[in-house]
Amino acid sequence: MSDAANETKPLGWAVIGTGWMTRTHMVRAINKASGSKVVAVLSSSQERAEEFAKEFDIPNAYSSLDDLVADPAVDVVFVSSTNELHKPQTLAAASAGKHVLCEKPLSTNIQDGLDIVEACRESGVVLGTNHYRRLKTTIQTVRRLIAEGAIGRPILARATSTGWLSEEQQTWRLTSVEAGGGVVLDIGVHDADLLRYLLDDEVDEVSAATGHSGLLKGELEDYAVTTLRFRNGTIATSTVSFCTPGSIGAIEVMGSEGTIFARDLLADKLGGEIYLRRGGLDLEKVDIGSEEEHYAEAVHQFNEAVRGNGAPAVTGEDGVQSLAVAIAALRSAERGTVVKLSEVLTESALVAS
Ligand SMILES: NC(=O)C1=CN([C@@H]2O[C@H](COP(=O)(O)OP(=O)(O)OC[C@H]3O[C@@H](n4cnc5c(N)ncnc54)[C@H](OP(=O)(O)O)[C@@H]3O)[C@@H](O)[C@H]2O)C=CC1
Ligand SMILES: O=C1CO[C@H](CO)[C@@H](O)[C@@H]1O
Repeated sequence: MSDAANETKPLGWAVIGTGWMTRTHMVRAINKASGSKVVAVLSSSQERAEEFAKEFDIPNAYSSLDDLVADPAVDVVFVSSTNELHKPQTLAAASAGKHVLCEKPLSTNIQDGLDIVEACRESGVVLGTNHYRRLKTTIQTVRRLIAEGAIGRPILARATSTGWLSEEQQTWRLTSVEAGGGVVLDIGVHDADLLRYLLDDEVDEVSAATGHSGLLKGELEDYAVTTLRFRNGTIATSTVSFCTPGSIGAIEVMGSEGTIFARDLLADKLGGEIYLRRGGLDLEKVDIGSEEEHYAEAVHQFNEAVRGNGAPAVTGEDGVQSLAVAIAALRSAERGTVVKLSEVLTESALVAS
């Protein structure tokens, strides 16, 4: 493990990828969070790495993964490449003793996800998955209300994560199975993680239907509905799309004593509204208070975990579990049957043994 874990100097972070996520959110979040600074960037092109480094004032620019992970200034690697690269890049970082915050989906299949978790455990480095929604103040408010019993026992839940994929993002997400494209692995995996977090429960079985609208530039599924049966009996749905502009992202959890409805809080920006209705009472608007910036908060909690204080907000194991739900959904849609999560997880364990 890098020495910086026990020191008070800022942790040096490297970012892998010069695309939308690093550019729009994460370089700023890493520099904003207490105790960290971006010190290196990796691109598949040295020229692009250098341009990015210049634009964001990053000291070291690389196009060789080996050189990046050998850089002594790097304590943590943020893996934000296309999804099929998450595993080789995480394994290289872990074997060099660097901690890893990896983008979602953790990988494109369960075995790779399990290999990532195992490699980080063996190397003694911290691993996190960047499912940012858990860090949103609004989502934490909904979870707290459920945990406090505001709606009694959750019976039904729904997450609606729909919208229009921007022109610049209409690339591998719509065309590449190898890169983990398709709306289920891209967005359905966020809903899986969100519902697991809100309900504090694990998924038992999944059924799903997927569709291809023909409205966007690609062949992969761009809308889907998944039904998730949780172990304690709650039945939830996840409705996702890339192809429905103007959609209203929402969460609804209906319990034995009331309902929580929340809207416009699932996007990567701040904001949203939460309502609560108990029994026959009026709809009550819940005060959210001041919101934390979720990406910086994810980095802050990861820094704390590296320094030995707690675990990252979303662990590697969470990444595998949420990925398993998305993979079960794709399998269900393909076969037209209900898929048990244990089937998806056990097959991988059998392959590994
Ligand atoms: N948690 C969240 O809120 C979000 C998560 N994501 C996730 O982030 C990841 C990246 O998505 P996004 O930024 O939108 O995608 P982009 O298509 O914008 O970027 C993909 C990146 O992969 C990089 N890349 C490809 N090959 C290599 C390589 N050999 N070595 C290093 N980098 C490489 C590219 O960098 P270059 O061309 O410079 O090599 C490019 O920057 C995905 O896993 C996605 O699911 C995305 C958006 C939001
Ligand atoms: O949360 C997110 C915002 O949208 C992106 C494009 O669909 C996703 O990849 C990402 O995970």
